[in-house]
Parts: sequence; C-alpha cells; structure tokens
Amino acid sequence: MTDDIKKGLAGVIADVTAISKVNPETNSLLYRGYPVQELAATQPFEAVAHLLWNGELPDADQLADLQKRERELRPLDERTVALLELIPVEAHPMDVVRTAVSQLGTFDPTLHRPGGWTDPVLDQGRALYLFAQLPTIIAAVQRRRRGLEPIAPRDDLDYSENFLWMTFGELPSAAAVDVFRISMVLYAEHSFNASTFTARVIASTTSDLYSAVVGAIGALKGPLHGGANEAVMHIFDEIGSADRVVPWLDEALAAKRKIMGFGHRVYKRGDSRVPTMKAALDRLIAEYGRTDLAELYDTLEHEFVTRKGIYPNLDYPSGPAYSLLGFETEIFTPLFIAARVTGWTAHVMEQAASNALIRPLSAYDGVDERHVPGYVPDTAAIDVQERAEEAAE
Ligand SMILES: CC(=O)SCCNC(=O)CCNC(=O)[C@H](O)C(C)(C)COP(=O)(O)OP(=O)(O)OC[C@H]1O[C@@H](n2cnc3c(N)ncnc32)[C@H](O)[C@@H]1OP(=O)(O)O
Ligand SMILES: O=C([O-])CC(=O)C(=O)O
Repeated sequence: MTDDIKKGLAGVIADVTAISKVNPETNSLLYRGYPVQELAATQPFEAVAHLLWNGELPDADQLADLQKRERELRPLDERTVALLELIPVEAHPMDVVRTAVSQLGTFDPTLHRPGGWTDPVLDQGRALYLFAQLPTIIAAVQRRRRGLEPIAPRDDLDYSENFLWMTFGELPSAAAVDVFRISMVLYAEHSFNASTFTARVIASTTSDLYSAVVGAIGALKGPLHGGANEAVMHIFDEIGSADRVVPWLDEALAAKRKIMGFGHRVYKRGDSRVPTMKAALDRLIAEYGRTDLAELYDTLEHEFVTRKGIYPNLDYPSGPAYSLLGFETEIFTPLFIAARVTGWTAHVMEQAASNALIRPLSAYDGVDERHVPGYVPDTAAIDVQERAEEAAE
C-alpha cells in the first residue's frame, strides 16, 4: 500500500477542470482555451474574470454590465471599516484580508436560506462581490500600515486604475497601470495549485464560497506558494546588490535554503507566465531608471539557474514589479489574492456543479494497536455491535 502513496499528491490527477490548462511540455497556460499571453496583451482584468466564471469572453454589453456592477460593489460596509481598525496594525496583511473576507460572509443574508450555501446563481454574485471588495480592503490595509486614511473607490476608473488610486491617491503612468493589469491577469488562475485545491476541498463538503475563499487565502499565504512573491523581495533586500549575489548564494545553498521565486511543482523547464511578467517588469525598470534592480534580478537568476537548473516562477518577476509600483513587500501576496479570487471562485462553482466529497485515504504508520491500562470493555456495547453485524449479514 505504501508504494501507492503520492507524497504531496505529486503527479495525481484529482479531477477534471474546464477552467484552465497548465501544460509543462509546451510551457503554456490556457484560460478556457485562450493562451494567457493573448489575454494579458488584450483584455481588461474584468473581462478575464468574466471568462473564468462563465467560460466565454464578454461581449461589449456584458463587459459594460460587469464593470457597472463591480464599481457599485466596491465601497466598504462600515462594519468592514470598523473591523480593519480593530485588527493590530502590525498584523500580517494576509491575516487581515483573510479575516475581512470571513466577515464579508457573515453579511450575506442569502446564506441563511435553505440551500443558500451552494446556490449557483448566488455564487456568481458572491464571486463578483469579493472581486469588487478585495481591492478596497487591500488598499485600505496598505494605507493603514503607512498611517494614512483610506481612499474611497472612484467609479470613473476601471479595476486596475481604481486599485492603484485607492492605494496611492494618485495614478502612475498608463504603462505602469498596464503592468499591474498584466500581473492580475497572469495571477488569476492556475488549475489545481494548493490554494485552489484547498478551495475545492472546502466546496466539496458543500460548505459555502466565502469559507472556501478564506481557506484558500490560508493556503496561499505560505512561501512555498503565494507567499513567495513577498519572500523574493526579502531575498533581494538581504542580498542588496548584484555584486553580492555569488557569496550570498554560496552561503544560502550551503545552508540548504530554498531560493524563493524559483522552482515549480508542475513546470520543470520554466513557468509559462514569466516571459510576459519579466517584459512588464523591464518596462517598469526602464521607466523608473532602476538598472541596479535589473542587475540584481538577472545575476541571481543566471547564477541559480546555472548551478541548479531550476527556473524562476511568476513570483520572481512580480515581486520586484509590485515593489517598483510602490507597494510594501507584505502587500504583495494580498495582491495575488485579489487576482486569484477569480480562479478560486470559478473552481468553487465548478466543484459544486459536479461534486464528489474530496476525501483521500492515508496509510497508517503509527504505533500498533494497544490498550489503555485499566480499561474494562463495555459488554453491553459489544452486544449491540454484534447484533448490528448479525442484522447486516
Ligand atoms: C505562484 C506559485 O505558487 S509558484 C511557487 C512559489 N514558491 C516558491 O518560489 C518557493 C521556492 N520553491 C520551492 O520551494 C519549490 O520549487 C516548490 C515548492 C515550488 C516546488 O516544489 P516540488 O515540486 O515539491 O519540488 P521539490 O521541493 O521536491 O524540489 C526538488 C528538488 O529541487 C530543489 N529545489 C526546488 N526548488 C528550489 C528552490 N527554490 N531553491 C532551492 N532548491 C530548490 C529541492 O530542494 C529538491 O532538491 P533535492 O531533490 O536535493 O531534495
Ligand atoms: O500551480 C502551482 O502549483 C502554483 C502556481 O504557480 C500558481 O498557483 O499560480
């Protein structure tokens, strides 16, 4: 039996999905059949969200309708504002956002209806609600950490512009906004990664969408998954400059440290999304004149790939890109939440539409059966058990 164990479920195909296809052979990623690079080059993030939820890109009317509803759902309830004030300012933003999403679930009166937890129509509305609320929450968390008041959403700005406006109170260049939009598109969905699988496990118990997203946030926080974009920036800060890469890496590898932003469970020859995000990062580097950052980035990549043959994943270019846009390092993984909530919620709905409780088996390697000293078997209970077994035969 132990020969059958796939530690970490590596290589296990757990179910089918029509939402995205990760192909390590061709280094490609399709959302509902479209190459992610084509979506990143052409689509507003709202259109990608519609695609993931509904299977098709929206036509002009559908996009206008989605954008109108998304804008209406952006402002925070006063109870969310109060909650954000209550949480210690030094708490990690991932914990703050996880807590705020959990609270949003308690505002939804439709959860109290019979069957309300898993209603497909209500779930579409809930997905849009979380999609619209998360930027306002994350921007407020970023500002509070900097001792600043929150900025109300603007309904004359699209998703990406408004997100940056609420965070910084000013808009960067159109090219910089576009880098942010591209990062959202690239982060939106990636088949059965750890956080999405967590969401599907929760959905498979016929629990509700908010609970699934809260659980997914918990899984995303870890540096082996989404937390790596934050960890990349900590590594860059630790190294300092390109000329320090070699001694730093010698020491890190000797200490058997994982180098954050490199490696992937599925892609072994490079992450399909990296070239697009790296090109976007290069545009920011040129705009902000940060050749020092480019040198550090390229030197670490070159040294690590040469020594280990392990390639960068999406978190490697996105971390420095978010830093250049002005986000604090601890806010990078919440930005991943804002993007991935589209994929998570699409998977929750797909799981619900064709559900089977996710419950694998385990092999036992604990101590053999033993008995509590002084325990006297309850003969009445044994009789009941035996009668039940006889009746079953
Ligand atoms: C958006 C995302 O979530 S992408 C992933 C983001 N995570 C990171 O960037 C964290 C750093 N990377 C890693 O920890 C890993 O590459 C993972 C967890 C992403 C993938 O891990 P797995 O598929 O389980 O590969 P595994 O961890 O078994 O690695 C295989 C070998 O490569 C090594 N390796 C893999 N990635 C790295 C790395 N980043 N740094 C150093 N060594 C590494 C492992 O130590 C292991 O070596 P060993 O065989 O000598 O023990
Ligand atoms: O697919 C994975 O395991 C991790 C990843 O790249 C993602 O979730 O975007």
